[in-house]
Amino acid sequence: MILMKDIVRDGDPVLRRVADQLTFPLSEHYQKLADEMMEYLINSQDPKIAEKHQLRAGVGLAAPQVGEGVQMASLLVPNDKGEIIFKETFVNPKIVSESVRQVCLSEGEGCLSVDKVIDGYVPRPNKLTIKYFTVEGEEKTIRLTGYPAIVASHEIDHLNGHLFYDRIDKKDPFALKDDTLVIS
Ligand SMILES: OCN(O)CCCc1ccccc1
Ligand code: NI
Repeated sequence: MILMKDIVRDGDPVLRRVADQLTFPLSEHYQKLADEMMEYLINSQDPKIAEKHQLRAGVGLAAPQVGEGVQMASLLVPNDKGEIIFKETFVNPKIVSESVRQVCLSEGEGCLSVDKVIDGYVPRPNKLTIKYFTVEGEEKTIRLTGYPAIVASHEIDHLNGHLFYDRIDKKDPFALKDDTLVIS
């Protein structure tokens, strides 16, 4: 199982590279990686398992965060009642369109690969159309809005060498375009 010791931290060059595309059928290695990344998210959202193994809760995990520079990211997004509203592993995801209107979390963002708290709004597209492959090699196109779109954008950023704080306004971390949605 993936533990915090396996999570690569900011400063490691793998987090700043564009990850390599994967080819299908996925090797055993990458199929196992997909399973383990989703297992981490499930474990990290289970208070007992997270406590036992000292896991930081995560709603997403990208392969570069475990040292694998490939285009794969798992998402496990709950609503505020703890019900899972989005569960998927993206392979070779591409954002094919995004809204001009932006959204951000009122409490900012964090990252399993960034140990320090970095304050500020992280504006992201409120609506995304994403084309990706499933682990089985099926091509899908989905539209996400709001919180699931934020998580997808955060993970796809990881696959392109970006971290959440790259999107925080350096001059005024809480600056926002006036039509930006702020959600919690
Ligand atoms: O890359 C995933 N990870 O670092 C865990 C945190 C994910 C995340 C946190 C806040 C907003 C969107 C996504
Ligand atoms: Ni992250």
